[in-house]
Amino acid sequence: MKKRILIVEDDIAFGKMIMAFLERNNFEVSLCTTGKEARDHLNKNTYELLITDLKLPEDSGLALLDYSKKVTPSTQMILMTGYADVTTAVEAIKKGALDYISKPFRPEELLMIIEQATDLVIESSSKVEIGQKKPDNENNHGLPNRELSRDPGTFINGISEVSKKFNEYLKLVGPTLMNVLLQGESGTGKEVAAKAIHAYSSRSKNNFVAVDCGAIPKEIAASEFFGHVKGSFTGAVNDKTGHFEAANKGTLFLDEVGNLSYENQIQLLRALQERKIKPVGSNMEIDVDVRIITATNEDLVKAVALGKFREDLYHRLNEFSIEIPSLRDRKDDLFLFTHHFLEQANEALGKNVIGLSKQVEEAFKRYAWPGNLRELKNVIKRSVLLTNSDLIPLDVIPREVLVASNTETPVVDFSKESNEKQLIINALKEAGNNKSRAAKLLHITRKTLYNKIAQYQLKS
Ligand SMILES: Nc1ncnc2c1ncn2[C@@H]1O[C@H](COP(=O)(O)OP(=O)(O)OP(=O)(O)O)[C@@H](O)[C@H]1O
Repeated sequence: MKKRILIVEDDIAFGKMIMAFLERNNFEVSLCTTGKEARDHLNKNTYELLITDLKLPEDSGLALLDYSKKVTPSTQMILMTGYADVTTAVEAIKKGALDYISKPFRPEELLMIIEQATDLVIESSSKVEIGQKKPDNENNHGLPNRELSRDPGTFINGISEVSKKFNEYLKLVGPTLMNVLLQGESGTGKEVAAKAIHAYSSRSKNNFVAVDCGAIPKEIAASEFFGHVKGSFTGAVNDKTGHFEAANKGTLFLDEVGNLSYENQIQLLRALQERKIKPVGSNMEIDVDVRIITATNEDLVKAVALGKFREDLYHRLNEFSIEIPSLRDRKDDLFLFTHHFLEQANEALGKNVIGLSKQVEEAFKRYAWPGNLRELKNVIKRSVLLTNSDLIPLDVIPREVLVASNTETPVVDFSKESNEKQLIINALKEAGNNKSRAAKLLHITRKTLYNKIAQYQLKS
């Protein structure tokens, strides 16, 4: 049965956007705009999860959390807040919220929190150790390390040949004004690549605005892109700045651009051609100077051929295209990313897991990682949470990783030593034998690198 979620959000457009996204991710979602309406819903229905904004008209999200806890204690709660102050968040956690999320956020971030929260719910009923993390939480004001669990934005270059080429493209195209189309499977790092391009450009001091086109219902897309004036349609209770204006002089990243309706494609094309936008309900045109980076995991050429995607828009967006390698195609980077995500997970969860057990390493090497870096990151985070020893054991690894690993035979010999040795050789080569740079590339200290050089008897 689908899990039921109640969203309480007075910004209707935003609420609908999250609603549409969560529905596409197989949840049954109800949306309320006031605390009163939400209380009625909580009285009459059963929800697995309540997601409420902190600021509600003549009401507060915290009061609603209190109410929900009383009338429906089994409903989990997440607070959305534009005011990411620790006090409010602590207050929310004290009231029993699983977590909080600071606005603005992308629907995927919310989904990740929901998935993590759901994991916690399942695990805490069957495994006691998860509840024993209190001392670490205390250091963080009782918060489940939300700020740390946010992606700190570290970009791992990778040392495989495909990664080198990919990174070279990012650096080359970054400083130009070209619109870039990023193509790659889900979870390969398209958004991270878009951010890197922005960082390499002269626009880096201005905004990078990311928009998930797949999450925007077509009726409100114009208002999302170009903004609206108060009263221009039911629910437009305030003036709203659109993404184009927010990204002025910066970069606008349009994820899943292939999902835009034909009508929205026309509106987008017009804005790109004229470099002007008109908020919904306004007569005033606003000049905008925006660099567009788009991403898709579908074949846009095919979509053009099928008449689903406008050819003129495709050419405008695709002044330069970059294919992001799948994790399968950059297996030399697997343990570099593993190490990076392990450190992130340790930090976010207040743990100190050192690495993978030998069996897990083998399983990781054999698995095809269809969900790419996102899947790797999630698997590691979940495993770190469940690990109570130095090394991640096989029994905390999700079944699908193990099942698939058992059926496939390894193509390359990636025994730990030979793999590690090769990684070090590659990194030293990449760094022109500069040990500090190589250590940085490998995410290890210089001392560890010197030890490894001695261990593998490499020429220093
Ligand atoms: N080069 C990198 N260095 C560090 N982390 C990375 C890198 N590339 C991707 N990641 C991490 O992998 C995860 C997936 O990346 P991202 O969200 O950019 O993928 P995506 O291709 O945009 O996904 P989707 O297709 O689902 O939109 C993120 O958590 C991101 O932080």
